[in-house]
This record gives sequence, C-alpha cells and structure tokens, in this order.
Amino acid sequence: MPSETDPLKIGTRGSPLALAQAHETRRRLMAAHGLPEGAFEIVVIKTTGDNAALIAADKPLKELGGKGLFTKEIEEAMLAGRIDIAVHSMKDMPVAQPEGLVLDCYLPREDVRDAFVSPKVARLMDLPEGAVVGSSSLRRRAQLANRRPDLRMVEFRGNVQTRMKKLSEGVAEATFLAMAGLNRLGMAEVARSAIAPEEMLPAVAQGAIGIERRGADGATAALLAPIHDRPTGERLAAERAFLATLDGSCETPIAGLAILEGGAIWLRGEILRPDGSEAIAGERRGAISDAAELGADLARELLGLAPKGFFDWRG
Ligand SMILES: NCc1[nH]cc(CCC(=O)O)c1CC(=O)O
Repeated sequence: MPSETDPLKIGTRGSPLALAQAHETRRRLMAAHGLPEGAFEIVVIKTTGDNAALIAADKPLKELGGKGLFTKEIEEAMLAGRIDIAVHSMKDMPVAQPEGLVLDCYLPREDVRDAFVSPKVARLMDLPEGAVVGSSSLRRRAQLANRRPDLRMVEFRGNVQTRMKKLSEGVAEATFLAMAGLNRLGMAEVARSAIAPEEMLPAVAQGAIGIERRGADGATAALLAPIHDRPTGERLAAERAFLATLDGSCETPIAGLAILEGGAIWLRGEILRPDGSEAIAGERRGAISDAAELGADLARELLGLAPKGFFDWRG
C-alpha cells in the first residue's frame, strides 16, 4: 500500500482538465482504500502536445506529431519509474500501448456527447447559412461539413477560456467541446446544448478516463482493481477494436459509440471523407463478451463499403 512516506506517483498533463481527471483518480483511490491524500503524489509532465509554440501555430494537430502527441513523455516517465500510473483521456489514447505498459482500468464514463457552444444560437441547426464554425477536430469538421455543407470551418484550439475569447471576438460563431470535459471542469453552463449521438456521433472513447500502469507492477494492478468500472471497459473494448481495425486515431474522421442495453451491447460507427462529402455509417448488436469482435466486424463492413480513395487521410 502506498503511504505518506512512499506515495503512489500519479502522472498527468498539466492542463486544467487533465489535473481534474488526476484529482478524480486520487479521490477514488483514497475512498476505495481508506488512504489519506498524502499517500498519492500528482506529478505533472509536459508533453509535445502541451508545447505552446506548436499549439499557437494553429496547424491541424495531425501535422504536429500524430499518435501519442499527448502521451509519449508520460509513458516514458512510467517506464523509467518516475511515475507509477498515468491518467489519460481515452479519446486521445492510441489503440495500442508501448511494450511493458497496460491499460485495463477505466473510471465510470462521463457524458459522451459533444457540446454546442455559441454566443449567438442555441443549436447547431439554428446556425445561419454560411456561418463560420471553429474546430480543429478532423471528425467534427467532417461531420459538420457533411450535415451543413454551407458552413465555413476555421482551425480552433486552446483551452476553454481561449476558445470562448475567440468566440466573443467574433473569430467564429460557434464551436464544439466535449460535454465530459466541461462537466469535469464544472463549466457545463458553457454548453448551449448537448448534441444527440444521432446528430453527431462522438469520438471513440469520448468521456472515458483510463489509468495506465506498468504490466509487471502487480501491486499497482491490485490497487487499481477496485476503482475499475466494468461497463465502461466493455464499451471501450468495442469502440477501440472498431478504431484499431480502421487503423484510426483521435485525429482521423471516425466516430464510434457503444451502449449497454438489456444485457447486450449496441455499437454504432461512422467513417467520413475528411471534406465531409461522404459518410458511411453502420451498427452491430451482440453479446457483451463479443465486444471486441463486434467492433472489428463493424469496421470491416464499413471498410468494404468505402469506395476507392475514401481513406486518403490514412498516412
Ligand atoms: N482531444 C482533446 C480532448 N480530449 C478529451 C477531451 C474532453 C474530455 C473527454 O472526451 O473525455 C478533449 C477536449 C474536447 O474534445 O473538447
């Protein structure tokens, strides 16, 4: 057991959302084991994705380093023993972990929906013709272009405050944020409305927090076991198998959402051309124990339906 003289080191990025997630993890570990706050130490690690100069460049994140942009330095710290666990937004996690690390602990999932944020109108469909919308997410940009080809898209990055400032300056009339992030920051009022999955299917693993550890660290595995949320793990097994089979990441125009219903699992998935000119969607229902196969199977179906050139974004 960790103690005040030998605390468990929790690695995290330093953004307000990442810190909120690390604190939630510590609270759950304290409650599960009756340990004091001092038995856990939160260690902030700067990642490539946190480099202010890169972020200010307003380039698509994809061009800045691709997979592992927000995780590489944290995983290196864990392999080197400087931290014991790492708390991640699962939406940003590559589908496979580096040799020696495992991800098998998930906290109960937050709201999976995207939030619609605008000082002008309450809902996506109320935006006037030709309105400018800010987003750097390839998925959101493609989905929006698909549903509202009249809208103009601009790159939009930074924390919630930065984005709100850009909106008030008129850089764009609306933007999107994950409801989960707003809720965890206590900023739910920023959302004008939550977008139903039927209108805009969220990113794979949106709203889920995962806790990574060293595979050989049995003591930490035992410590994490009581805070693992099994339904979240089952849903992510389907969604991440879907993403893996599509060879996707958080920066590809892919959406996927699994829901548990009456003892079964229901997975919906969507792939898009980056310019939104075409979207292909499908779904699977099946046994929870087959979650990963369902995900892979749905991905193969959508791949089979995609015309030549659809995956030009796969590089
Ligand atoms: N790619 C950035 C990112 N990664 C996780 C979240 C939000 C929280 C979550 O989905 O768990 C966000 C910001 C956003 O999309 O608004």
